[in-house]
Amino acid sequence: MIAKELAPGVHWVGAIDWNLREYHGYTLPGTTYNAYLVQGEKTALIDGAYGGFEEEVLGRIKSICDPATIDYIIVNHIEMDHSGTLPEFVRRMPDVPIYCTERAKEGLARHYDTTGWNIRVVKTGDTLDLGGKTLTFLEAPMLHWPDSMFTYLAEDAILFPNDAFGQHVASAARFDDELGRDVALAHAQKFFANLIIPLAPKVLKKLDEVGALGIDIKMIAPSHGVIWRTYAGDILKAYTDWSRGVSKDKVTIVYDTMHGSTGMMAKAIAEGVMAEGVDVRVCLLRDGRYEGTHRSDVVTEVLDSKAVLIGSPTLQDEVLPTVAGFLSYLRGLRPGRLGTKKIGCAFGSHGGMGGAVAQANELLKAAGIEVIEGGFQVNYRPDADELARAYEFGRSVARKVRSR
Ligand SMILES: Cc1cc2nc3c(=O)[nH]c(=O)nc-3n(C[C@H](O)[C@H](O)[C@H](O)COP(=O)(O)O)c2cc1C
Repeated sequence: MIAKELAPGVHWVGAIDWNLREYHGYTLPGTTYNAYLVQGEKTALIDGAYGGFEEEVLGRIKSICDPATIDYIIVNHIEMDHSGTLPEFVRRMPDVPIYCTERAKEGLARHYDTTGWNIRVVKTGDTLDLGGKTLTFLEAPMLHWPDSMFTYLAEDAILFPNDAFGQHVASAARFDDELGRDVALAHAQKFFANLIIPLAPKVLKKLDEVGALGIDIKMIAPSHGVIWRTYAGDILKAYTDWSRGVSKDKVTIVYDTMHGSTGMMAKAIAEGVMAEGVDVRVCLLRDGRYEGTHRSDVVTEVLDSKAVLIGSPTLQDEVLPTVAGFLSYLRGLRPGRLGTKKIGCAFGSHGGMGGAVAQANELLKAAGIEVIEGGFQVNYRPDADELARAYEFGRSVARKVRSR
């Protein structure tokens, strides 16, 4: 087990979960649980890993120092993928002071038997002097849980923001430049789309707050994925842009179909969008096992797009369950909170009274999408005229996208 140096006296001592493919409904190519060891005259361990990874984290620590010599543990966030190792660490380092927010203290007690744990509550601005290394705490409630906080190491200008700026990716790369800028940003974008969208206004406020502190940030060391050392400025800008709703001239078409008619419409609409020189992504919602069909990938495309079109045939007076499930997920993410509203509209085929298109439009509105039309629907299979109308519909959406 090896640790990885970020700066003299600062090491990554986390765990790599190569096999994780699904986490709270998010598909991923594995992930890392990043823990960091900061050594001044005293030693602090920042965060931990999921339960089961104790030996891996301790093994990496042992490559630097005896874990028994750790003087402090910092808990930036209590979620079990970071705190799961804590009970074992406390067992091995009894009485070690644990620094966290008040809400974290309460939350830890709801997860573990914290009787006898030496928990010290900190607030924004509190510092911990390690002797040559100074940690400053910054509460970050709801980024992304009530207990969350950031820790800043002044001497090396490293921010440890826990989940913020993280990415779910398992690799040998520990740093952004090793993984590659664009790959790292793409993983961060999926993480943002699936976890951070509803927090966008808070992200902007927190970024302003951090900016107002006038602190230098050379490195951002999140709790998942690679450490931003070369592209720290890029991920800060990306978070600002994504929160503001800055997106591409792009339309994401999300649909499912029983007999192919709604699929024919999706294809014709996509052709219309492309004819206007606007980018388009067509996502067939299925069981999510195939690349690009899982809702966690599809919402990433939505984040990246100015418009989202939802296609569903009517099934028993309702939107298809796959599409309804997607729209429920999208509503929870509240894209309406992004600084710029996305536009959208539903389309689909039906055999009788229909209903799915009107329902999908309502669900889009509930998700905070600005619905631009009453919807586009056909009876059974679209004929040549209807496909031509679908094409024109695509062109009109693309023109709206270009004008925004
Ligand atoms: C089990 C089943 C239930 C259906 N229920 C409705 C319905 O309630 N209302 C309606 O207008 N059409 C209903 N339809 C008809 C479909 O919406 C129609 O066949 C449509 O063209 C299918 O589009 P698709 O090819 O995109 O799947 C139903 C079809 C099936 C197979």
